[in-house]
Amino acid sequence: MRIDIITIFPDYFTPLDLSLIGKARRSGLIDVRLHDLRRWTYDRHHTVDDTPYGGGPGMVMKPEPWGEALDEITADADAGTPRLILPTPSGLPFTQQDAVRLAKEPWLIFACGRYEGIDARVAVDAAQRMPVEELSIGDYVLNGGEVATLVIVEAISRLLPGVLGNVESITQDSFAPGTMDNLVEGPVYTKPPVWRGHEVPPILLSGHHAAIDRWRRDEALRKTARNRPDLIRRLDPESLDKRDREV
Ligand SMILES: COc1cccc(COC(=O)c2cn[nH]c2)c1
Repeated sequence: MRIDIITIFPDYFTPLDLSLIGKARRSGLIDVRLHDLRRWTYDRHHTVDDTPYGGGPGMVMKPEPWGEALDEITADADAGTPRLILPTPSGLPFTQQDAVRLAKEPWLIFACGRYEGIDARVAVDAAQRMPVEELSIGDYVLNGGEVATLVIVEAISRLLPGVLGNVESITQDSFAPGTMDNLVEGPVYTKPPVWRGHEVPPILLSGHHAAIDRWRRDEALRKTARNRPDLIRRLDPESLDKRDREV
């Protein structure tokens, strides 16, 4: 997968050189390219923002640099058609299902907005040449799209074959399509069996794998009901067996 990131703060993305994603980049699994938006400005101050039409506080990112940046980056026609992702508080909620969907894409471009946002015409103009998605990672406001892009890139990259050593852990993730649809994971434990007087639930040391799977599902249902009643309502009753309903 190719990932292009356009930002006025390229240094925000040094974390992508670390750990599993850094390893995936070095092994060629992911091709991440960083672009400083100011490369497409020509005035002395490399201006990327201006006052909002209609008045109001703050500044808006000018369309011209974005247009030229996207033209140049997408001119690389042999890489197929990219999908433009715009992290923004006003976007569609980004979910694990989106991470699974986007992990199948050959080429993603992330536009990191700052200030009050990017001139709306940038997304309209880009949509004439490629799919454009505005995505929100949560109902709060950051100073820019860089942190949200790191979140989305990590959620996607860890699903790519070969990035995570243990593929099995993906299927047991919270929200993982299939068994964990609309469920969050229950508690996890490791050695020692007793720690500061706290025992690991004995079932987990029993070796009865069917009973252990049942216990884990019960705990996932309990934790989801406690922390995410909104998800419980979304659970497809068909996906709940008789035992589930007793939890
Ligand atoms: C593109 O326009 C803007 C405007 C303001 C802030 C941002 C940065 O994104 C977020 O704050 C965010 C993303 N998901 N949840 C919060 C982008």
